Formats: sequence, C-alpha cells, structure tokens
Amino acid sequence: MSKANQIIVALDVPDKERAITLIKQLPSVTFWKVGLELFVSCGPVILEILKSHNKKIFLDLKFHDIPNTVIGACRTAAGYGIDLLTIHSTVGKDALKAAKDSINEGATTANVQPPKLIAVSLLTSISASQLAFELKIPLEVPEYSLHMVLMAKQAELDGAVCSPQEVAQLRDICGKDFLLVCPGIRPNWAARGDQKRTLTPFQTIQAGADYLVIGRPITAAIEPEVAWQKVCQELSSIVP
Ligand SMILES: O=C(O)c1cc(=O)[nH]c(=O)n1[C@@H]1O[C@H](COP(=O)(O)O)[C@@H](O)[C@H]1O
Repeated sequence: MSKANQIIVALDVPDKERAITLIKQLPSVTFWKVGLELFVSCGPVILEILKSHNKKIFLDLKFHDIPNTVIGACRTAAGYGIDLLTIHSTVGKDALKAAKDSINEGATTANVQPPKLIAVSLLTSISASQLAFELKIPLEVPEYSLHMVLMAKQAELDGAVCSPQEVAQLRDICGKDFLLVCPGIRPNWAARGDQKRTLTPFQTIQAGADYLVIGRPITAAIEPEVAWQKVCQELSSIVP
C-alpha cells in the first residue's frame, strides 16, 4: 500500500456542503473519516456521497452503551457498506463480542462486506495526569491502553484506535494482523490543539501504525492541498 493510502483524513466539518468542498479540494485522498459532527448534521447521505466518489469510509461514531444498544447500532451501521467502524473498549468484553457478531449479521442482511470493527483504547486527548487524577485510573497510560486493546483482541475485534505514543508497544504485542489506527498525528509545523499524546506522521508510521487519522493539520490549513502534499512528502522517505 502506498503511504498516501495509509492516511485517513477526518471530515470534521459541520455540513454536507463543506464536506463536498473538501472532498473535491483533495482528490488524491482515498480514505475519509466521517465522525460525530458530520454524521449528526447530515446522516447516512454523506456515506453515499463518499461512495459516489469511490472513497473508502471510516465511520467513527465511537459507540458507547449497553450491549443491546451497541448491538443494534453496529448492525445498522454495518449495513451501510463502510470500511471501518469504532466502538469504545470501555463498553466491556461482552458488549464488544456481541457488537462484532452483530456487524456480521448486519452486513449479511444488507449484502455488503462487513466493516472492520475497531476499539478506541484511550482518547488521544487524555493526558497521563488526566488519566490519574480525573478518571482515577490507577495505571500508567501504556499499561491502561494495552489492557483495553487486549480486551478488544480477546473479543475478536479487528483492531484498535490508539495514540501514536503507544503504537510501537501495541504492534509488538498484538502482531502484524491486528489493525492499529492512530489519530493524534501532528506534523512539526501543525498546532497540537486539544491533542495530548501525539507524534509526527513519519514517527507514527515508523512505530508500526497501519493508518494515520489526520484532521485539522490538513482540513483547517489555509491551503489543504499544500498541507496534504507536505504530509505525503514527509512519509515518502520511509523505506517499506
Ligand atoms: O476514533 C478516532 O478517530 C479518534 C480517537 C482518538 O483517540 N482521538 C481522536 O482524535 N480521534 C479522532 O481523530 C480525529 C483527529 O482530528 P485532528 O485532531 O483534527 O487531527 C478527530 O476526528 C477525532 O474524533
């Protein structure tokens, strides 16, 4: 896979019109992420728009609820014919397993390929001190992330969303077939904003990520095409 195809751009915009503008401005982006903001605004029609442009789709709705509710949500989402879908690891192992089963059911009923279900381990916006003092989790970040990712693996999910700072350890332990998707990517020239556990695109691919999720450094740039090219350029020096 070319390095540019390992970049998923987050379509975090408030409406369909702005989404279409970005899709057209960045024709060489092959994989887009639809998150809560855009999906709440325009619903599944955005998925049809992306498909009509032959794009791959990461539907990032980060489900977090009781098993019965996540089962229903995953079943319906799987019927959209998307590529990746998120659920929070903190729903627990039983709900993760049930969600995974319902994905297969939903895709079969709709006669589409099932999306890969990936678990969010610990949001990249949470710092070590927030984990300890706000969430009161008595584990260090790498230990907690590993625990959440292993739970997802035991529940037979396809992969996890993790911070670039933990991906090397997770790759070593989870092996090459477990999908590791990293947001919290910040090129040296981009503002960190609300992201806490970040690395650069180059460092994150070198550490073993399958995919990078990048939003504002590209989409909020004055010239998104230039920012996209700069990221691709940064990755082009990586020897496969
Ligand atoms: O699941 C995600 O994609 C996700 C998980 C996480 O831990 N951190 C995280 O930033 N994300 C998403 O990744 C994107 C990052 O966007 P930027 O911070 O603008 O690059 C956003 O759409 C977030 O919703």
